[in-house]
Amino acid sequence: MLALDIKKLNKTYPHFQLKDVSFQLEKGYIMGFIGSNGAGKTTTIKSILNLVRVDSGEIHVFGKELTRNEIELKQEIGSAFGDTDFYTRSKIKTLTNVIKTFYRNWDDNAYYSYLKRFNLNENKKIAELSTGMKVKYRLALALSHGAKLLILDEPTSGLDPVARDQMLDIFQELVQDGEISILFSTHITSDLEKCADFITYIHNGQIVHSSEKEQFIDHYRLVNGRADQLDGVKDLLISSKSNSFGFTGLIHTSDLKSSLDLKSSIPSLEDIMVYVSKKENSYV
Ligand SMILES: Nc1ncnc2c1ncn2[C@@H]1O[C@H](COP(=O)(O)OP(=O)(O)OP(=O)(O)O)[C@@H](O)[C@H]1O
Repeated sequence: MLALDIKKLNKTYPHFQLKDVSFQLEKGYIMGFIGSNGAGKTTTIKSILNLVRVDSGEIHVFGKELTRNEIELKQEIGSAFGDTDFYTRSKIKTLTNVIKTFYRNWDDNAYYSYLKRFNLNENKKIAELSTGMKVKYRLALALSHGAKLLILDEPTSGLDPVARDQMLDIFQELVQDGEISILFSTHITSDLEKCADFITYIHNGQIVHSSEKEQFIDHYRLVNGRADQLDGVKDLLISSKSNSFGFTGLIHTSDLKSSLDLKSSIPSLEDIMVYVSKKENSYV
């Protein structure tokens, strides 16, 4: 079953366009949503939460169209934005007492067990929480209202490596029984190497590629060649960089032929992002 099915989302801002954004997240998996600054991650995520009104396109959550079933589906969706703050002078306790009234499946037992597990003291004020604690509080809220789809915008940005690692462990634990699905955006490719099952890569408002992680990486090869070989292969490369040994470039695996006589290797996610970002009009 699909937790999330996004079809041909379009949104135009004065200097930016989301173009035919489509991807799917299967229930019970973690999808990393990557792209450089300004690529359109937050706009896509806000569209999924209906916080941005799209010009066209369709979003289905657990098989139901979002705008027609928004009230019902919002019970099943938990979200967290890395940079948004709640009413910072309120205590966790006070805020939770307001928030829980919006959710018919609110589970106090679950809530207190998550507070305990995340080491959150409900008498602390929001202003007193660290970045990581705020993300954990958001997660505790989402999980206590029975959210089955977590949509998290850069939940690990601003966390130190230890807190980040802990957060990624939590994500993996949450999806273990196959009921919860997570879409999270990040620029930190090592987060994805650690815990994403699927990767969706957006660049300039367009999806470059979306697939299972190993397949995603296997779609590309990093190649090295001599400077005099570059002209002959340039058209096949997504982009390249020259260096003192010749050049290094990224190529679609399907374009790599032995006749090209280039050394090839498996790229890292970071290599893929760097070389695809160098090309202006990237294609799937
Ligand atoms: N309300 C808005 N009005 C006009 N332009 C907007 C609006 N919101 C976002 N944009 C533009 O849309 C583009 C994509 O922004 P978005 O926040 O989706 O990118 P992002 O991939 O999340 O970037 P980052 O990694 O820096 O957070 C940017 O050029 C941004 O300036």
